[in-house]
Amino acid sequence: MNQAPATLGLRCQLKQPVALDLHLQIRGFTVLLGVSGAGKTSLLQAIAGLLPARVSPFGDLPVEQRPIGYLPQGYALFPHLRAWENVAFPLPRSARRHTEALALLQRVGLKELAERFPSELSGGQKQRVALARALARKPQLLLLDEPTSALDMATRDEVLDELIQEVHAFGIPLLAVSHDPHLAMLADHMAILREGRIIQEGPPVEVFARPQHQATAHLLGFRNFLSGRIEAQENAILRIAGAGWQLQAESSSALPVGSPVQLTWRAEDLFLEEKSGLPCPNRLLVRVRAGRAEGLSTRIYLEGPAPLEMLLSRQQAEAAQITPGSSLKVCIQPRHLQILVA
Ligand SMILES: Nc1ncnc2c1ncn2[C@@H]1O[C@H](COP(=O)(O)OP(=O)(O)OP(=O)(O)O)[C@@H](O)[C@H]1O
Repeated sequence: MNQAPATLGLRCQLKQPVALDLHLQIRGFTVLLGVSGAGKTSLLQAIAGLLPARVSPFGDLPVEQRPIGYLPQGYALFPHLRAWENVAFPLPRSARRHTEALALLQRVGLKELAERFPSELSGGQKQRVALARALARKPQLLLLDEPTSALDMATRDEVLDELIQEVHAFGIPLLAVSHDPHLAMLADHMAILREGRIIQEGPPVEVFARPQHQATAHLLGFRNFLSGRIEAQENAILRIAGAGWQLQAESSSALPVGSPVQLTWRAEDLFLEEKSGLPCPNRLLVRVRAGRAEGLSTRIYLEGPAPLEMLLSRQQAEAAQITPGSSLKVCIQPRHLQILVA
């Protein structure tokens, strides 16, 4: 992408069915992550004008005049209408309707399938028909509800890459809501919705590298959490301790000695001391509770200072002969520890 992404500052206050009060910066392809029930669909419906709410911009316009293209979950295409008829639906009745609908389908690369019914289209193709229909309204904002839910794993990345390229080419800011961190990784900008507010937003590389709250870390796949206190800080290394453990973490921010903090790290960043050959400044003694195959990896559930998880390749897990009840020394590098606001 060469040009700067299209941006829009959004404000929404909603009371029912869920209380929301938020400011959100939409930059190009923006993904809002939240757990199930956080109010993601309600937010999109409020912006689109389908739920009564205080919204800016466009909040003073009736629903049909808002320059917003809304793709609900499942896309809500009319099953009895052909692809071009679905796209033509919002267009004014005129002799040019068919031609305009075909031109919109061409913009999303689907002109050849114009005569098909939705049941004859793949998940990704349905999404593009819905996108073409949304573009027919000449939107200044596109809203997408769970764009990955109707896509299979094999074609998901391809469909999303195309969608993101198209959105950039159209120069229209897009807000997608999801609970899928994979989608957020592809975004220009991301935000986290929790208890009706945005608790963190920024470029995905920053948010993934530095989650600030436990809820954000959990949504992004962090599964290990330990609560402790800062014992000392030397340069960029913090020494943090809890009941029976002490760990070193890298941190550029100065935190007072004695402050409570929470540490988090990914299951894939925990490793077995004796197998790695790596220096191990941070050791934890743990007991194996259970193991579970996860694709080509094995997730090991551990009891240590807190319940912990470690993700090993299947070969590593087999070579280590890890069995429930056995004790292990596991390690974590200081740079992989994230410090959360306790
Ligand atoms: N029509 C409704 N009547 C009553 N409660 C509702 C209605 N729609 C949503 N809710 C409630 O409002 C809250 C937010 O729902 P919403 O669908 O916006 O969440 P979500 O974040 O999109 O969830 P999901 O990821 O599961 O789709 C939930 O607690 C839900 O039960």
